Amino acid sequence: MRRYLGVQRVDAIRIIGGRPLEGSIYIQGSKNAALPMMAAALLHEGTTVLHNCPRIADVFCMEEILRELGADTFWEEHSLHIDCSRIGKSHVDQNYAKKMRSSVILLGALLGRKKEGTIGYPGGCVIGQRPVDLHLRVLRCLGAKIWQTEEGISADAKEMTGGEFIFPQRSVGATEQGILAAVRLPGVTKLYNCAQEPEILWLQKMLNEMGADVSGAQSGQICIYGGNALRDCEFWVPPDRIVAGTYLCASAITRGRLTIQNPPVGEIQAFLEVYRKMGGQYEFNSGKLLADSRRATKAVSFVETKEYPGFPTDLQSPLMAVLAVADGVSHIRENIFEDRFKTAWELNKMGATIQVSGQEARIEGCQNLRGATVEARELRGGAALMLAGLAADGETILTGSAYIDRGYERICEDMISLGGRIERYR
Ligand SMILES: CC(=O)N[C@H]1[C@@H](OP(=O)(O)OP(=O)(O)OC[C@H]2O[C@@H](n3ccc(=O)[nH]c3=O)[C@H](O)[C@@H]2O)O[C@H](CO)[C@@H](O)[C@@H]1O
Ligand SMILES: C=C(OP(=O)(O)O)C(=O)O
Repeated sequence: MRRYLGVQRVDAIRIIGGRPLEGSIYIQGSKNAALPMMAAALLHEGTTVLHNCPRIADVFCMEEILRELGADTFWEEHSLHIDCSRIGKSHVDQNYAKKMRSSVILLGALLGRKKEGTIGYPGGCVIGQRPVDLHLRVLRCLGAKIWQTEEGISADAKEMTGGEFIFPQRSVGATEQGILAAVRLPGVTKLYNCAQEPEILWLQKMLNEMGADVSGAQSGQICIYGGNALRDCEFWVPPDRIVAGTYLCASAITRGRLTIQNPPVGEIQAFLEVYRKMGGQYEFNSGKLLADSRRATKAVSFVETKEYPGFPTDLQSPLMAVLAVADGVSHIRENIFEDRFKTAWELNKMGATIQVSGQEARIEGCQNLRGATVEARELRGGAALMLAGLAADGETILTGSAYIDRGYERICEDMISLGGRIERYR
């Protein structure tokens, strides 16, 4: 085993490529839906149960933070029980906060629950600058007093009453921040130009199940009548639309056939449009998605990432891997994050021809990728490299697999069940 690890790190994956992936698969619960739901649990002095919760590193990290704050948690299979009856602390240490981006939305929940909060600066995948200015602006607009230090952000909610805020730019996290902060305030809050990603709607649904009064998530204009009594609730985390897209890319890059048993219907339309342009064929039948990628060989002249319902930035790297073996030249424009093309350099080590210029990548499709030693430097880029390895001739050693574990619960096992040849080294 060690002989494959000429590279120093042990979180590596060995992939032998070249087989079409064929078969049927269930999609795990959504990371980006589960994390704000876990933050929402903090608002309630009681128990929240999240069924179908993904058992991934980011969820475990959020669970650990909640436990640090005083929550009791336990798992029954994929059901995560969170009892926030006894939240003692209102301080999230920098060492926890820096492990992931979503930690920052706990500030709004802490303000709702404890009327104060201190939190280290969030970390997570380095795909751009990712400032928190919009998070702080919406909280200030609702009346929070905020201080920033080198270690983090402190906020006081004593004068918070709710209010109106127009986001100058759409942000998923800052929209969640505003909602979470407003739910327990005595007044009415109106948020305009909100993100319209499905995860916002799922958060709204869950909060309303808990007794809150939140509306408008689908319109981008969200209204929260704050101060309702909250109650225990059980909620199902929806299937992960990004994992579904990643698995469809796996079938496309290997020209396989995939059935998704529980597709996030309606949430992957933008991806499916591009998939069809590549020559992929699909149909929905009895709630399942049947995708045939045997002819998904065409280049796509131009794809750009956009806020929902546009093409999601989180699928940009997996798509790039697929287009690296398409017939012809494709272009991708990344509009959401300034530094999300790192994977291109690693794909080029595998024989791809990708040129990056600013926010655009030009991808000249090649006949075959070849196995190589490559490094994942962030979550979706890591998944894209795994897909490239599954299509490549020969052996790929992918290091940095811990990034992939942030968001994919069983990607290796799933790929193996579809016929992929993958081994993990720990
Ligand atoms: C846990 C989670 O749900 N993560 C998702 C969330 O991240 P996240 O919530 O961090 O993404 P945002 O929607 O906030 O970011 C969009 C853009 O706004 C910028 N920005 C954001 C906040 C802020 O205060 N100031 C600011 O300038 C960001 O740098 C980025 O350029 O949405 C992204 C965009 O769909 C996805 O890629 C992430 O997977
Ligand atoms: C960028 C992502 O996540 P996060 O916002 O948690 O870093 C992602 O899921 O692709």
